[in-house]
Amino acid sequence: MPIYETTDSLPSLTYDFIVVGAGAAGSVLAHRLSEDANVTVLLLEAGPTYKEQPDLAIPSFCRIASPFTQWDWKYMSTEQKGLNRRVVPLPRGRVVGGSTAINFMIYMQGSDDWNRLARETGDDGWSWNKIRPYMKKNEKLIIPVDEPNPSGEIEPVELRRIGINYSQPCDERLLRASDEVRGGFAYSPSTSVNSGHPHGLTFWPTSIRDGTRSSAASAYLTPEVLARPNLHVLVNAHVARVVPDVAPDGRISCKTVEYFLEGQQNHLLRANAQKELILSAGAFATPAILMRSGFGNKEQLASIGIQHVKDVPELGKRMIDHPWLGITLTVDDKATADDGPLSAPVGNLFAQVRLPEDSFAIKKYGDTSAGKSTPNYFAAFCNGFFGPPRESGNYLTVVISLLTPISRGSLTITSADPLAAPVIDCGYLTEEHDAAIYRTAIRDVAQVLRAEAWKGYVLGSTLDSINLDDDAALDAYIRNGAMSLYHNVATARMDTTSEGPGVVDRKLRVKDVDGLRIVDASVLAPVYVAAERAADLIKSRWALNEM
Ligand SMILES: Cc1cc2nc3c(=O)[nH]c(=O)nc-3n(C[C@H](O)[C@H](O)[C@H](O)COP(=O)(O)OP(=O)(O)OC[C@H]3O[C@@H](n4cnc5c(N)ncnc54)[C@H](O)[C@@H]3O)c2cc1C
Repeated sequence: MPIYETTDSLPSLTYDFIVVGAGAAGSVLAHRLSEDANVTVLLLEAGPTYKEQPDLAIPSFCRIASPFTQWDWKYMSTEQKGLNRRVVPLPRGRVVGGSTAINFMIYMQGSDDWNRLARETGDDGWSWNKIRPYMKKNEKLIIPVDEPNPSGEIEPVELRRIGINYSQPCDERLLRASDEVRGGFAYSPSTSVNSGHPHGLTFWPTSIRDGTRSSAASAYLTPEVLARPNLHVLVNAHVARVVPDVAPDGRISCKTVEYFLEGQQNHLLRANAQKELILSAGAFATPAILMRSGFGNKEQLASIGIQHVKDVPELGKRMIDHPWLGITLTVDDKATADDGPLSAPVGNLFAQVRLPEDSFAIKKYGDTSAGKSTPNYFAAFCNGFFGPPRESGNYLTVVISLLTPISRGSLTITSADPLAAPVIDCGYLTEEHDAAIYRTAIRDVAQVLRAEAWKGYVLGSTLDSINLDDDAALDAYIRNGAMSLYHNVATARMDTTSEGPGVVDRKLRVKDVDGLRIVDASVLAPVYVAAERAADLIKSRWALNEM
């Protein structure tokens, strides 16, 4: 039986490894660790089995797969000071596959500024060159039917069919506009998003396979993998906490997990790991599970009746997210209504822009990015209305996302109840620096939209009534419109030194706790790649065999 739904049917409650959460990270770990037929792995997932439901499997339905659906944990932010006190939805996947089952399928691996992580941790294993093989392990590039030509010697008008399976009506116009405007929006056919230097206008690779979503579930937990006798997956199993074992000499070990099945909160069950317990419940649930287990601030935990085990000052602190902001354009093109090919992604072309050294934001705040290869923002041109489908109207949405925000958020719990949502303050735009980059980005996009290529096509824009020279007017637009792009990370950050206040060390082990590791977005992203490396770290620690 590949997937178990009741504990009674589960053959064992003791495993070599227990992984909590079957999302991007947990699926990779379950797959890789169970490659060694001599070790046993239990994967616990609070949500149900991933089936090829249309809402999840059909790529163009990704905009309605969340928020507030049966697949979503339905988290909300607190009132955001930097967003004029608005609260924003923070969807997370609650199903095998986790958030990869509901996400927008854009496949980006960052830049060669991974090297900064290697420098700061002193662990060359996190460098771009050492991480590349894990990227290759994770991806299988399927060249589109119209196959990209890397020579760059093609007339721009012919490019509409280059590198994508389905062109969108805005693609050709954007390519022509980019030719006129240049700068950060210049198109280079040979630029790959995952080349290490992701700058300029290029095509988005997407995790879509044979016209359907490729999720962590469909890619890593295939029927062949689920058939391995040493891998057991228990669904509808909500992990309440890990059970710390504190020795008389104060040493802490965590190898037992406490969970309950859906609807049976009063019937707590336990499973034990002989080697390691790995938390992969995501950037919101992992720190919440740790806090409910006694890790965190003593007074705060005592106030909600949780016995304190260990101070972890950075747990839930300094959370990062990429906000997004839409510029919605009404266009003279019926093809932009939400009736395109079902297997098309939300967009094809996007520009990743690094601000010039003499830009206002860089001059005033300095370079706050991870390094010279990191873009400060992206602008994606997506046909249709970006958000829930509208009844009528023809739209083009330019989605602008900040990639180097310096605003930080935090997460805590205010109840010991494992079903109570954590309190999540994303801290969007609490630093003026972020608003300054947004203002530049909006002005850049407005400049691109002035190109001849859009004449007669764009009929109106949400920017029409705004004086683009007026910082205050732009700020109001930004703060009234920005949302989460759902990339929350770093709620259990990695330490660069062994004495630092971080939660995990550079091998992702919870500091000063035996047997417990965190592998998910609470430490770092891109998650698939980090999890592939983590699997190797664990395999090497326990001398596991390759398949
Ligand atoms: C709507 C949306 C759109 C996105 N779009 C993109 C995109 O286009 N490109 C991109 O790169 N990234 C995107 N992301 C982000 C990306 O999907 C996440 O960064 C990634 O999935 C995080 O992986 P993870 O393993 O940390 O957590 P998840 O993938 O969220 O997995 C966590 C798993 O743990 C389970 N879990 C949680 N709590 C418990 C518990 N107590 N007990 C047992 N199980 C538990 C959850 O149900 C879930 O299955 C998007 C995210 C969302 C929500």
